[in-house]
Amino acid sequence: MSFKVQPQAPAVPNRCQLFGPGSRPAIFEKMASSAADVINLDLEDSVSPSDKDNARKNVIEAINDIDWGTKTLSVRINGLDTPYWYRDVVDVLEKAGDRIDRFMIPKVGNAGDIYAVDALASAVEMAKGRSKKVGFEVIIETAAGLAHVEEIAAASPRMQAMSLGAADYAASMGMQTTGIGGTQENYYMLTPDGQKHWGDPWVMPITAIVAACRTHGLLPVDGPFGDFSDDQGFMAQARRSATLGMVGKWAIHPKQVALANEVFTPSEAQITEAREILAAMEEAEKTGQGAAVYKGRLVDLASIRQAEVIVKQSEMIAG
Ligand SMILES: C[C@@H](C(=O)SCCNC(=O)CCNC(=O)[C@H](O)C(C)(C)COP(=O)(O)OP(=O)(O)OC[C@H]1O[C@@H](n2cnc3c(N)ncnc32)[C@H](O)[C@@H]1OP(=O)(O)O)[C@H](O)C(=O)O
Ligand SMILES: [Mg+2]
Repeated sequence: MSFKVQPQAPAVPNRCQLFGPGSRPAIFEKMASSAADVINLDLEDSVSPSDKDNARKNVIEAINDIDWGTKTLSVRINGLDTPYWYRDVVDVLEKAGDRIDRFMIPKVGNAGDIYAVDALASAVEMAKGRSKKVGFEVIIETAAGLAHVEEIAAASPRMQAMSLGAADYAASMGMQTTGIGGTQENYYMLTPDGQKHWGDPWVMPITAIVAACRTHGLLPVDGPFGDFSDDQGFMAQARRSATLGMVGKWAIHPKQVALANEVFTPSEAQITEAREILAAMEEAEKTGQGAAVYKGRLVDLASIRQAEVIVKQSEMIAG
């Protein structure tokens, strides 16, 4: 174990991030009354180039006028390879009130990208006398983003969360698919008796994101699952992400919110088991033992840390 203590991620619920295009203000109130922990008002890829200015105005109005309750409110700005992003940062920070919590920066490739947005945001905040500094969340969705994932996670104290963007990631990596996340029909091995055994092509970027986030105290989040008529597919993808350490998942349609909340909220059974393990270990420690048997299996000091993850998650979600 390194002597450097692993930092804690921000203690805010982040089980589901609900997206909506900035060009579709009719759904903003519905987003605000949803059960999502995080709202992402989008200025990027769900908004056509001819609608960018209008969408920006809608989003600023929505930040100022809508009651977002206790939700984390985030605006996805345009990528740094476009002519739109600086105007997104400047206009939102000049014209929107303090209710905004985060900018989501898409297609980040290296720490320099974060530095650029940080410098611009800092200048506008200073000029406008804004005391609340906007946080950053980023999307890892390019080959460069994955290659530099750790320096990106460490790039600024504003950094709070990091998501996998499966569609742009697949495009950037040259993957042979048009699906957004989930099972890919050509990614399989054959079992000895000739049956198809599907693998998970997302496990590597998810694990890299989780490791970078856990090292630097950020929230790792799974991105979109495009086929919103496939609840089982969404749940399977979300469960794999949760098992690998992610804390939440995007919803690109309101029906996905409840599914994400279900997967990323520890169940009563999981919480009970975690508390029982902690109790078993407390008893073992009283007799000077570092290991014990719980339901016929080994539990030891590492089991305490595993159980604490579940208990802390449930306590944080319960508020
Ligand atoms: C892939 C990359 C990404 O960028 S993903 C993120 C960007 N995409 C989006 O933001 C899309 C968000 N979703 C939508 O725009 C819509 O949900 C839709 C187009 C997918 C479907 O909309 P539609 O109205 O046709 O859907 P209905 O089933 O009819 O709606 C039912 C009901 O819900 C309301 N509604 C719809 N969408 C939302 C929403 N996002 N939030 C809240 N409410 C919503 C709708 O108005 C209907 O309401 P009702 O009429 O019943 O009152 C990524 O970067 C990568 O690279 O991977
Ligand atoms: Mg994308």
